[in-house]
Amino acid sequence: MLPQVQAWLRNRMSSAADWPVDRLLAAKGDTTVSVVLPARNERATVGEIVATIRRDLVERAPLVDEILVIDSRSVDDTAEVAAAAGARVVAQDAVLAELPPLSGKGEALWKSLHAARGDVLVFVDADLRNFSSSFVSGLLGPLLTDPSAEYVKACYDRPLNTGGVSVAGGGGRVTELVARPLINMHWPLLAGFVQPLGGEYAGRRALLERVPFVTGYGVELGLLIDVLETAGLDAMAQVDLGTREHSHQSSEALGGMAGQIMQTAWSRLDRQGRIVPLEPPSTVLTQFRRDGDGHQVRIRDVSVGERPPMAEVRAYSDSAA
Ligand SMILES: O=c1ccn([C@@H]2O[C@H](COP(=O)(O)OP(=O)(O)O[C@H]3O[C@H](CO)[C@@H](O)[C@H](O)[C@H]3O)[C@@H](O)[C@H]2O)c(=O)[nH]1
Ligand SMILES: O=C(O)[C@H](O)COP(=O)(O)O
Repeated sequence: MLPQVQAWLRNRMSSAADWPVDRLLAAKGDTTVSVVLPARNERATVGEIVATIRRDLVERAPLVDEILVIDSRSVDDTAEVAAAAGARVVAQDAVLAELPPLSGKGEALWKSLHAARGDVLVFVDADLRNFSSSFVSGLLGPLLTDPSAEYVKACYDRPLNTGGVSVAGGGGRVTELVARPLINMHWPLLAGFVQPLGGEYAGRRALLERVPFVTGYGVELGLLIDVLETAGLDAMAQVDLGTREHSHQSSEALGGMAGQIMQTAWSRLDRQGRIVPLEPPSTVLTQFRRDGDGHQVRIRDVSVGERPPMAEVRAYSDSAA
């Protein structure tokens, strides 16, 4: 590990318990906070997460100004459940509807930048099974108390819960098999992030509007690399939130996620002038699924799109008006 990363871990690592809500309320001042939950078919969990934030961080202590659920083309009643629990719900495709729609989680988050009102945005996945409001207050700690902190990423232990069995440390399979090796190979300054793909992080709008957002599951890796490039490692912090449990995807679906992570890494290496390819990598991922006739080929498109910094869109809309 690079000495700069060791120093960063000493200076920029904290725990949720270091950030009691009273201290944050005293530091908040005029800063407005939006909590954003991207949600696609999360009716089972989104209501409780929204209700917990509302109870602990809106009603008991006015730390959060807005709870925004971006409904990412759910086919269940995620939107209704979230609204009943007290969230403002916005459909992903209704935001900047004049643009051709792109898809996936990164698109939902990019659209949330336009829909949310806060100076600080806290992103929380809507499929968490052991959510606590300290996830939000922990992430807000560095941002509300230290003007030099611009982007805060959570870390946690990640059990793998399948078939009623919980394996400690077994979760985060794409992280361990794909993202961490890639990060260590190409961006060793980011090697101190324990959970680079985790869905819980927070940032200042002023920074988030200056970086592109990769669509799909490339968004977390893209943001880490681009925030590092734009703001530097010392503007980034990490907060330990304890343990995170979520609903796991199949290995096959995670193969698609891994493909998007690699596409994102490739696009950043290309932009940084670090590869001179004869041609871009294929965006087709071939996988196999066994049925009664043997292994059947399943083709997955792992291409990722990219949205420009929101500030550029605002400048364009303002000049068109
Ligand atoms: O098209 C989509 C897909 C997902 N989601 C939501 O995004 C969150 C995370 O998605 P999920 O499919 O549960 O991802 P994970 O398998 O948990 O993937 C991990 O790794 C991804 C890649 O870095 C991150 O985007 C995730 O936040 C992180 O939890 C959930 O609230 C989803 O409902 C959307 O809003 N739109
Ligand atoms: O972050 C990851 O690596 C993916 O979300 C997969 O996580 P899981 O192995 O806990 O399902």
